[in-house]
Amino acid sequence: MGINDVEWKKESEWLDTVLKEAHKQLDEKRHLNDKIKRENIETQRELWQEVGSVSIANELDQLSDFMSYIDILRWQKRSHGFIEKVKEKYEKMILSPYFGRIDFHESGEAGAEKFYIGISNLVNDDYDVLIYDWRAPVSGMFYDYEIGEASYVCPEGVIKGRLTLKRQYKITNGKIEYMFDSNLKIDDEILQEILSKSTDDKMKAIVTTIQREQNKVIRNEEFKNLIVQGPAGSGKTSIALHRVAYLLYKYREKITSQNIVIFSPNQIFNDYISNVLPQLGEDNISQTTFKEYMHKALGYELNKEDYYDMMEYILSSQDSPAYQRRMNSIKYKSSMEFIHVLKQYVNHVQKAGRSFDDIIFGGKLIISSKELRELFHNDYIDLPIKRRLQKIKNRILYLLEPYERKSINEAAGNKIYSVKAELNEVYQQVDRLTDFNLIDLYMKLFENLEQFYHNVNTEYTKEEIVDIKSYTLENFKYHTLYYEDQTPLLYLKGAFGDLPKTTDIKYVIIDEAQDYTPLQYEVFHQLFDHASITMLGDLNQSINPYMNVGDYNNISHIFSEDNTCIMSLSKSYRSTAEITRFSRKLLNKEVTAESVARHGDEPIVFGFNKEEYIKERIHRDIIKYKGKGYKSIGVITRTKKQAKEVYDYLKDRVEIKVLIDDDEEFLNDVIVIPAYLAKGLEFDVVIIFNAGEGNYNSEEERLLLYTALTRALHVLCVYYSGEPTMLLQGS
Ligand SMILES: Nc1ncnc2c1ncn2[C@@H]1O[C@H](COP(=O)(O)OP(=O)(O)OP(=O)(O)O)[C@@H](O)[C@H]1O
Repeated sequence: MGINDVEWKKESEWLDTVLKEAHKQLDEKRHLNDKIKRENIETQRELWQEVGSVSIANELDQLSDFMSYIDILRWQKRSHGFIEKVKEKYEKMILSPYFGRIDFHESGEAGAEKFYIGISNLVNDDYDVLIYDWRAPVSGMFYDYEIGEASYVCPEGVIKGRLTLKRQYKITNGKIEYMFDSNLKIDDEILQEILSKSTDDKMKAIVTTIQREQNKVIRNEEFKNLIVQGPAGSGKTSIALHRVAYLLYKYREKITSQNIVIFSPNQIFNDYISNVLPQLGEDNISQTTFKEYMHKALGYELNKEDYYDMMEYILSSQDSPAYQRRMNSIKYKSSMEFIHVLKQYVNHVQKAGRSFDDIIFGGKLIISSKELRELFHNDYIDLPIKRRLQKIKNRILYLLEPYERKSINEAAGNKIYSVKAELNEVYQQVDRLTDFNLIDLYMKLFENLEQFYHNVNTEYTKEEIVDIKSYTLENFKYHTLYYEDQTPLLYLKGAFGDLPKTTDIKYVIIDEAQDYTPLQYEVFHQLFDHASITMLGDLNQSINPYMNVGDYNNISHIFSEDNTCIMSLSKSYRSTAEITRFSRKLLNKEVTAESVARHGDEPIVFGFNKEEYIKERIHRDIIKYKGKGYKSIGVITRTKKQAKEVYDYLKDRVEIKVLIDDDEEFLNDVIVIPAYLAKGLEFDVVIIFNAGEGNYNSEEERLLLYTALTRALHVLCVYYSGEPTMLLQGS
């Protein structure tokens, strides 16, 4: 709807008012910071004068003076940092103070009130709110309603009324570029304009165009846990980050970025999303990967296989003689059945008897075996075994201490050596008695695997179980710790009470939730039982055929119905309608999701006689698409090995990088990357390297290929040599 001159004038005047206020507050902050800086220099000068005159005689007095200076300096540094951040907020505000406005006529009131919505609040000295933060309760209506009846929930209750106007602005460098009224949902025009651009950076904030279904997830707080299923490109990662920003705003008195953790697939992805929270004026939160967490928790001394090395093995070692045995072992260790077995085993170990000896030192009984048994089997029985043993150890050392002191004090000359030797023996005995060896415990489970099958329905034959058992035991002797054994070990460690507490974490976000096994969710539960967990994923994008959640029913015993809400998203934003349609066919099933009506060319599917010819074509394509102005081009291969090959061919011909390690920085450029590392990322142009039958030849890789195709925003080229993979037959 057009906006007349009178309205334009009013809007320009309002913008002036807002900018004046923002400038004024920015100046105040600048002055304040200058003042703190001056004070800081003064404090440092005084400090060095004091320190310069330190003398031995009055050292202690001066030390305390010195410490108080240090406290002041620390305080000044903190204030300076804090004000710097507020300053940045105003600097951004001056460029683009708001992006939306709603006029809301509250029931029972005389007229409508205007609410301008931006990245952060602006309040003047009279407490008039000139701009409302997008996360404020009233701002929710901007995303949730069209013109007409509307309501919002605030601490006072539900406020009802009517929206009489909804206006959107594009303000850059403090000037209104355009504005328009939208009677319907946040207008597709703006959305289309945003989506049709070439990606020029890492992931961006979407605060101006959050859609209603996305807003529901961002603000959902009815349930402790939230599971969000949404198709490729439906904004799950974006939502996850905006939800974090929302929680940080809503609970700003209670939580900080330190209380939230996000689990993401790898460091490349962490880097890719690292701009969003700062764009929203928030500190980045701690981002970790399951692998990283597990690595720390299991200890660096164990030689552990990397997740992506396992992926590479699964995809490229079909010809290895042990391949099938390993696949069976991976499947088994990721199964629900194995969780039941592990639980029975934990129960067994917790209850199992343990023998204790009398502890004697210097001929005195420190504690009897009977008392130790009593502590272990009765007094501490409710504690997990590791904690019980720790407590017993502490108890023995506590009882031993007075005798130890006395004997050392009384011993003279050579006798001291014999006392120390005896003490040493006692310490060793205590260590033996309270020993807890995780690897041994895991080995014992496999040695006696059949024993833990009471009431467990098995999908495996006796022979298969025997084989998995011997395979596992053999590998433990000769190899590094395979990835599939790491989560079970971590689970046991947690169940036996040997993982550190994480009670300061109040919110956990798990992105790409489809790629965690039910056992990994058991570990999340052990670790973050007290926290609120948001899981976002797409079951159609499981990159690993054997290690995934399978179905959210598999974790319903952990995240029960009464405290977990499952929400679905229906719309995709990333790809053009043509690319979305093409990639959905690969799924071989009905997907009801819509996509934003943004159009582009049909995907190109083209066959070559030889793989070499694909590489030549990719070379020409890179030049062509760069020439057309596309910034990011992702050549996606099936394996790391292929990524290296393609890179080796192209590296001297065009500007190109290869991403094959999961701890690299994200590059928004021309890159070659294996599909399993590309999940979660996006590129203007995606070129699939060899979707030939000889490459993608198993049904199990359908979802991996789907994940690769759905990374494309504007252009998708699928090249193959020989015959195309049967996976593409529907496309
Ligand atoms: N409401 C929105 N307004 C503008 N852009 C959006 C919106 N929602 C999503 N997008 C854009 O769509 C793209 C896909 O978003 P995102 O990566 O968050 O989706 P996803 O569901 O996590 O994808 P995938 O599961 O395929 O990895 C991004 O470029 C994002 O900026």
